[in-house]
Amino acid sequence: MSLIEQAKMKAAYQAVDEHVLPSHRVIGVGSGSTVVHVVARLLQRDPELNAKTVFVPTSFQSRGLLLDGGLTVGDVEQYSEIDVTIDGADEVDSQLNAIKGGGAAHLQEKVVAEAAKKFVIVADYRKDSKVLGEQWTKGVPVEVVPFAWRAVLKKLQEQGSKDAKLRMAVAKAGPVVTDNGNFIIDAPFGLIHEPAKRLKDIKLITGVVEVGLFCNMAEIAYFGCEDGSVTIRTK
Ligand SMILES: O=C[C@H](O)[C@H](O)[C@H](O)COP(=O)(O)O
Repeated sequence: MSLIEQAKMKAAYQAVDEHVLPSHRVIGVGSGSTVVHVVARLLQRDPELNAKTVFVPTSFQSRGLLLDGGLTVGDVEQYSEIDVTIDGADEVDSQLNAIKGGGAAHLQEKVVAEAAKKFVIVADYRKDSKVLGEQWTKGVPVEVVPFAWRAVLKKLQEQGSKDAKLRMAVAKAGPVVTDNGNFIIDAPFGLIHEPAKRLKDIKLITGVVEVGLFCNMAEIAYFGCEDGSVTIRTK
C-alpha cells in the first residue's frame, strides 16, 4: 500500500474508532477514496452493532460501498438527525474550513454533514493547509443547473475566477454530470482568505445549486501523515 493510501487509512480508522460510538444509530458516510477506509473500518465493528445502525450515504459511490458491505442504508428524508458524519476533503485550512467536491459529490455531502450532530473530516497530509487554495489549485467545485452553466461561469469570472471552467468527463464525451443531474464548474480563486464570504458570493449566483466550500462545519479533522502518525485538528 502506498504512503498516501496508508495515511488515508490511518486517519479513517482513528476517526471511526473515536467518533462512531456503540450508542449511535444513524451514521453519515461521505464520498471519495479516503471514505473507502471509513467503510472498511465500520465493517470491522461488531456485526450486531452494525445491524442496529442505519448508514446515510452521500453519493452513488458511498451507497455502493455500504450496500456491498451488507449495511443498511437510509436517507436524510427518513433520518433528518444523524449522530455523526465522517467524510473526506480536498483541502482543509487552519480553521477547519474545507474545499470538497473533487468527486462532484459535495451537494449531498453538505446536506448529510449539516444533518449531523458532529461532522468529522478524514484526509491525508496533502490536504492539510493554512489557507484554502494553497494546495488545491483546481478551484472551488460549484454544482450548477445545466441550462445556466454559461451564465454562472460568466458571473464566476466577474467575481475574479478568470480560469473557471466546466468540468469535463473522462470516459464520456461532454461534461461531468453529478448524481443529481447537474454540471460542475471548477472555479480557482487563488488563496481564499475569507472562505465564508466567498461561499456566500458564489451561492448568490442564480443557477448555483451548491458550493464546495464547507465553512464552520467540521468539529475535528484527522490527517494521516507521511511518517505513519495522525495529526488531529480541532476548532
Ligand atoms: O466530491 C467528493 C468529495 O468531496 C470527497 O470527499 C473529496 O473529493 C475527497 O476525496 P478523496 O478522499 O478521494 O481525496
